Amino acid sequence: MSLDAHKKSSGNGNGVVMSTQVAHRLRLNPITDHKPDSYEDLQSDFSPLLFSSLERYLPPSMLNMSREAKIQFMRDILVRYSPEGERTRIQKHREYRQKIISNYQPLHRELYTMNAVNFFVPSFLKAINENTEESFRSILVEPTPGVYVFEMLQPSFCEMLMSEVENFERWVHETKFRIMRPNTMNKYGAVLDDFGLETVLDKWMDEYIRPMSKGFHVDDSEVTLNVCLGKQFYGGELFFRGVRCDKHVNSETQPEEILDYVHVPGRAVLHRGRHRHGARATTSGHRCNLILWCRSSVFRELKKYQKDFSSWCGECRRERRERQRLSITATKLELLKRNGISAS
Ligand SMILES: O=C(O)CCC(=O)C(=O)O
Ligand SMILES: [Fe+2]
Repeated sequence: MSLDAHKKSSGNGNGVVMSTQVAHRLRLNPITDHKPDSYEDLQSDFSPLLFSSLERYLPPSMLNMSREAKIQFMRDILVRYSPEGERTRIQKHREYRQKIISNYQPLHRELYTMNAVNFFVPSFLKAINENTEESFRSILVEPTPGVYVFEMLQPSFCEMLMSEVENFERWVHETKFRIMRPNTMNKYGAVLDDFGLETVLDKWMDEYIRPMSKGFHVDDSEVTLNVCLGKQFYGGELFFRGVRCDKHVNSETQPEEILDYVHVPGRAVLHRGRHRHGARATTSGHRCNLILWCRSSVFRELKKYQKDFSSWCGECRRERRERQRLSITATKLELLKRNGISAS
């Protein structure tokens, strides 16, 4: 795909519209060894990272222009391609977070910066430091293909995080602040990123979850980490029913795809977003889980161009095997028939 940018001059006094089209085309492929300018200090409705990524696609004639000229050019493109509604939403969300962060007093400041030794259990840290598939295998179980369960959090960390969340909820209630819940089905969840934990949770993702996902080749999809924090409860099991692509999302479950997982505080479950799953009702007590969605925009983009999902969709794989079985049977029959004919 290529993006075009056109600059048009505005109409002149005679009512004649002069159109000077500067049709600079972006490159199809980025110049990977080009070192883009830093846009960190840029006050804009687009992320500075977006500018530095886009710079690699600029036409060669533009690369040596001033930073200001490049910003102007890239902003024109971004404005053209990102819908107004989306930009307003992003701006509103930024203001919402700012309002929380400048008014909410954290209870445990130590949660807001990474302190791996206090957060994670030693076995998990050891596996992360070794960073091999073997070291990850040694700390986890895979109760059904693609679902990984391992001990992750220190009990003291779980306690601290739960009391911080209770503190948010108290603040929300006292100040009558209207907060956004994680999704429309979730009345009791709090979005930790909105309360200032984004930086530390991004670290969790980059330094702890991604290496594991890579080890098990689930990094090309959307991965969920679900860790139970406590407290005491019955019910609330996490159930799994096989990985599916969009087309097969309602197809039958095979017996080996059924898993009902019972949460244990401190223990983590890592699974693909495409793994059909759900949570049963908590029948008594109080259950608190930390859920981290690691989304991959590359995976989402690639999915648009793929037709065959048999590398990960259980039903596509079953259909492919069935086709192979039928074709082998047909070939055998054909051979038998030929032999029969020549023998007669
Ligand atoms: O624990 C829950 O309530 C939701 C779990 C879930 O949807 C997940 O792990 O992806
Ligand atoms: Fe989920």
